[in-house]
Amino acid sequence: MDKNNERECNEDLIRERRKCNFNIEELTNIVDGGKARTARRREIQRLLINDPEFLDEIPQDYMSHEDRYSNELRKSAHLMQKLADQESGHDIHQDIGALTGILKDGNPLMVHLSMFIPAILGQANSEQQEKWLGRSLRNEIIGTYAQTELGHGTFVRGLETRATYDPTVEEFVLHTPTITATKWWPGGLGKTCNYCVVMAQLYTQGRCYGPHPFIVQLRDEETHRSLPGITLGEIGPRLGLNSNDNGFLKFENHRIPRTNMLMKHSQVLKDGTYVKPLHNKLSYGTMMLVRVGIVGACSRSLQYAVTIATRYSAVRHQSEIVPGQPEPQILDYQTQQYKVIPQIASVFALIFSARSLSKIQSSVTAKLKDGNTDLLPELHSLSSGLKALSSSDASWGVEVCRLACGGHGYLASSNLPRTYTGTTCAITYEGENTVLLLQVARYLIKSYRSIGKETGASSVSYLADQTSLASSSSSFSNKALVQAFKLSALSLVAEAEARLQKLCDMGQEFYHAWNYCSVLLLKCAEAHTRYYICEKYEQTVDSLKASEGVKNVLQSLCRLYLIYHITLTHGDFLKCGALTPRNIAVLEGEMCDLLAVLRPQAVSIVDAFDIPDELLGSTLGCWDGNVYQRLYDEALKSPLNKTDVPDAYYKYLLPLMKSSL
Ligand SMILES: CC(C)(COP(=O)(O)OP(=O)(O)OC[C@H]1O[C@@H](n2cnc3c(N)ncnc32)[C@H](O)[C@@H]1OP(=O)(O)O)[C@@H](O)C(=O)NCCC(=O)NCCSC(=O)/C=C/CCCCCCCCCCCCC(=O)O
Ligand SMILES: Cc1cc2nc3c(=O)[nH]c(=O)nc-3n(C[C@H](O)[C@H](O)[C@H](O)COP(=O)(O)OP(=O)(O)OC[C@H]3O[C@@H](n4cnc5c(N)ncnc54)[C@H](O)[C@@H]3O)c2cc1C
Repeated sequence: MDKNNERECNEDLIRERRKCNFNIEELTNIVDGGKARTARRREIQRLLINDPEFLDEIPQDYMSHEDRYSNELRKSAHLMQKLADQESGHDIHQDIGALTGILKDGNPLMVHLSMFIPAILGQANSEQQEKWLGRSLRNEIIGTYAQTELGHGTFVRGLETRATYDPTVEEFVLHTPTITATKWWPGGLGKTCNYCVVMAQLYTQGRCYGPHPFIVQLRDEETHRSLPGITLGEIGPRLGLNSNDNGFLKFENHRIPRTNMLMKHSQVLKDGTYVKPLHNKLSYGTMMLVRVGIVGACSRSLQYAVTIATRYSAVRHQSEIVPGQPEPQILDYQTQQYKVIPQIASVFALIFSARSLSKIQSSVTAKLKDGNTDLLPELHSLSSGLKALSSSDASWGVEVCRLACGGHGYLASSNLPRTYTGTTCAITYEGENTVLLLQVARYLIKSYRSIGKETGASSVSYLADQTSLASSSSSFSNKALVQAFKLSALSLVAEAEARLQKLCDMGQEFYHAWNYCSVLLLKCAEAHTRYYICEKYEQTVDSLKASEGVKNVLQSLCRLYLIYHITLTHGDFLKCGALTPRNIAVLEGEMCDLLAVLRPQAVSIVDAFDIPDELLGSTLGCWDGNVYQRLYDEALKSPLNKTDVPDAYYKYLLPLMKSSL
């Protein structure tokens, strides 16, 4: 699509784009993280969208379960080959976001890239990396991360798969003792992978040392047949991600060499002696790493959904605002703006938080190399909180965008249903959100109780700021609003801690008191993480060196985000005295003003996300706004339209209709 050729474009969209009062390319660079990154992303995307190998013969929704898997595997393999062949040598792990949309409904190599390789990098020692890293990067072996079992996903300590060390032959014996110990869910495990990292309970010298990672060959490298002692299969259709061949795995006393235990952090020596790690949760590192990645991935899903909903809202006309006048664009309804524009604001909130989190991750990783684990709990808490809020915000945001498109949003060809199912799974995988938020709460209560002790953890340093409990600001700058979030979080933590203490003082065991307060604790964790997101948003926009136009747009989006979230949880702000009922009413009014200010820029802002039509894959969201023709053309692809009268008519309907004769 030639974006300079207005003649092919829907007139509403042309008018919307003419209202733009900022430099779109500059905003695109901010979204990508710099000019160079924009150029790189575009280069990769150009490479992909011009390649006919990525086209589907028929829309995926008409394919069988098997064909869908096979089609996405074909494209995934081609993608890997293509990226490997490029002379510029793209680092797929750096540029994974650029690939969003090229593969549909998941891809069978996703966990190989996002967990198996990272597990080798983070958990294997240098000899082990020598043996497996190069081979996995070159895709000579394909792996997955097999942790979850039928009986346990959340509670990692409860895993039942055993790895028992036999010093006589220097081997581990992997065994699945019960049905509930069957590995269940790992992506690509069903039919694609020939290796995996298995999390199993380590037994040596008669003691259990908890879950540890082991690398295990599952299938013969020549025939791809599963090895003796190993039972493998696929778990069947799911809500979404149906191309991932999520699988099951059972071991029957399957032996692997001692050196297949990933030994970067803890070791089992030849005689069976266990050498413990610097920190006992280092074996959970792969999950933490992926949680960081999920925040960026969620911002991307939301970009896709909100691009579709915003463009469609500009093209779609319905009903009337002024009686007797032409039907307005649905984007002119304030209620429609309230659905769509806060989701645009949310995209930037997630992008800036993801960047801040990934910086913290890099510094923690650097410290870990020097044996310093001090900031691991801080990273665990932040990555858990941000993974939880980004996945729930993005899932809700995508769903709101779908609802904003009325009936057409329900059609597969809008690409909103698949965007939703591909996003909502992140609420569950890589740590179910409630459980992760309770981990954040645990960290908050612990930090609150150790006020005065220097921990170096900056995300919770505000808990010591008792003065702010008394002094609510009366000004309404963005900074002041962020202070209100801080006050609300601090006050919830103080309330939860006091409630816990009271129950304990009344004689309850701490763990019962914890469970009894867990709804409030969840709120603490959400409020704390929301405060973190708001603070990063405000700081990033405030310190941004950008043109006036771009800065104004981002300031308004940031302010909208802050006010929107205050209004959603206003009870917490009132309860702690951070804001008065009058303040809330004024802010609600201002939110409507902001919607009106941002309304004329909405299409241009989503244009700045710069998602090519080929990747957006939506009849409703295409650049030219030619929505109705596309909807009609897509409908014609339904196999039911191959004939005027379907066979099923003769088989079932005709006999029914004639039965009463
Ligand atoms: C943490 C648990 C819930 C509990 O663990 P447990 O061992 O029982 O803990 P406790 O004994 O209770 O102790 C708690 C203490 O331990 C500390 N702790 C816990 N975890 C850590 C950690 N990781 N680091 C440091 N410290 C930790 C905690 O703070 C407590 O400390 P203290 O005692 O208070 O001092 C645990 O059971 C758990 O983690 N459960 C969740 C299980 C889970 O997450 N499973 C995941 C399985 S794998 C999976 O789901 C895979 C899915 C497919 C993913 C595909 C990903 C695709 C997206 C990729 C993104 C790509 C990037 C694109 C980027 C772009 O687009 O831009
Ligand atoms: C699409 C998809 C892909 C996946 N890919 C992989 C993969 O590649 N590899 C892999 O190993 N796994 C994978 N998983 C599994 C995933 O990690 C687990 O499903 C997830 O960790 C949740 O665990 P669970 O299923 O045991 O849920 P459960 O823990 O049984 O959750 C059920 C309910 O119990 C609640 N609950 C549980 N514990 C607590 C608690 N302590 N406090 C309060 N509430 C609690 C939860 O909040 C939830 O409401 C995948 C899952 C999905 C959906």
